[in-house]
Amino acid sequence: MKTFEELFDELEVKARDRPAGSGTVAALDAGVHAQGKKVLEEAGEVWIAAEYETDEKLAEEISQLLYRVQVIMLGRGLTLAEVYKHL
Ligand SMILES: N=c1c2ncn([C@@H]3O[C@H](COP(=O)(O)OP(=O)(O)OP(=O)(O)O)[C@@H](O)[C@H]3O)c2ncn1[C@@H]1O[C@H](COP(=O)(O)O)[C@@H](O)[C@H]1O
Repeated sequence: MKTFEELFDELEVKARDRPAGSGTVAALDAGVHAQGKKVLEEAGEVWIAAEYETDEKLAEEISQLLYRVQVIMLGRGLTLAEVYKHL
């Protein structure tokens, strides 16, 4: 298990070091349009899971949405602090 902050730290390292086979590197290289589509796709899956699926499935979909939001942040170079100041 990892926290939101731990995942972000891990993805920052992936973005910097660009290891072969990283889905995150591929997602970053795909650009903001593709990244945005993934956010919308996962948000829709969260909505459907909340209406019709189990708590476990909903939690899984939310984790994927959090990941996709982090990819958008990394692509723009946003830090967690820049987001947290709005919370
Ligand atoms: N948390 C995630 C995570 N959540 C979702 N995903 C990606 O999103 C996919 C699921 O989304 P979809 O439902 O769109 O599935 P899909 O359409 O079949 O997948 P794709 O064709 O888009 O890859 C997964 O197969 C992963 O590719 C994630 N990929 C990576 N992580 C974490 O990110 C870290 C770095 O991963 P890599 O960059 O791949 O090393 C690791 O710790 C992973 O746990």
